Amino acid sequence: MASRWLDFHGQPAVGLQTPWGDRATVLLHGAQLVSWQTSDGYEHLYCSPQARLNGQDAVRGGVPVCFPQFNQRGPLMKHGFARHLPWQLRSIEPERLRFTLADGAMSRQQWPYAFALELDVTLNPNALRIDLLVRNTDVRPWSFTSALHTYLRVPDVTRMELLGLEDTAVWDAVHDVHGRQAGPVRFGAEFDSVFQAQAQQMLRLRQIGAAQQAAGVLDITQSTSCLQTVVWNPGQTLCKTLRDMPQDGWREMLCVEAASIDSPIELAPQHSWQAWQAFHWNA
Ligand SMILES: O=P(O)(O)OC[C@H]1O[C@@H](O)[C@H](O)[C@@H](O)[C@@H]1O
Repeated sequence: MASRWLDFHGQPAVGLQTPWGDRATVLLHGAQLVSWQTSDGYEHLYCSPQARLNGQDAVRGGVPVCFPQFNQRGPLMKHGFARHLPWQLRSIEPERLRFTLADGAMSRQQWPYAFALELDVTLNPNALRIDLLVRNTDVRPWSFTSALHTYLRVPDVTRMELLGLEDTAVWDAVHDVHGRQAGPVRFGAEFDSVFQAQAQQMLRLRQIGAAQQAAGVLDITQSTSCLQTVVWNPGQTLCKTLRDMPQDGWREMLCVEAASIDSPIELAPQHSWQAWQAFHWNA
């Protein structure tokens, strides 16, 4: 396994590569994983060609870390500040990069608590895992919501389906309707839904009509600490309003997010919370 410093469109990043040729690239900004390529050369993460890579703004693509607030569910900036801040590279292990973020002047302006985050990116042949550890280093309890907001790259989202969420309770945020998912999830118009995750649930992203065990299928799992899975695609109309995405960028991406957002997680001093999302590519 090799690692090295990289320049990712002007931003400092670290690259990891397995002896088999799988590669991952993580920006220091937000500890944001922006690229995961398997040894077949396939790039699995969508990163917008118009992403604002300036070391300050949120980067449209890869795996933003939403903390300490998901979306606009609270008084803080959308999806929290962790994706706006520079993290530190803490260690390089044979298959893993570890990044950390602690409270500082910028976070305290918005949220007056002490915290420590760790993000691990682990690369194996045809497999990737992202681990997030949230620790309360304050003397007071606090609460948060969080998500690993993964942007997957797809050849054409209208030809993809997401399996494994059948009969799961879901809130369709676009139409504000609660219900249960009937059949595989398919895409076309704006899609923004929060699914209640079930233990041992494995999601499978594949082309419509592909055989269940066919090559080119991505399996997605998440820790049971993530009680929800958010699935988002802006669709054509909303995408046109996103200045950091090309007009037709919505076709090439699908966000499948390991989240814990419906009720804030309460953390007592010195307590921690762990979450992960993992991917396996059936090459
Ligand atoms: O544009 P942002 O801030 O990165 O957010 C993108 C989307 O993130 C998703 O997680 C939300 O469900 C959407 O409602 C939101 O629009």
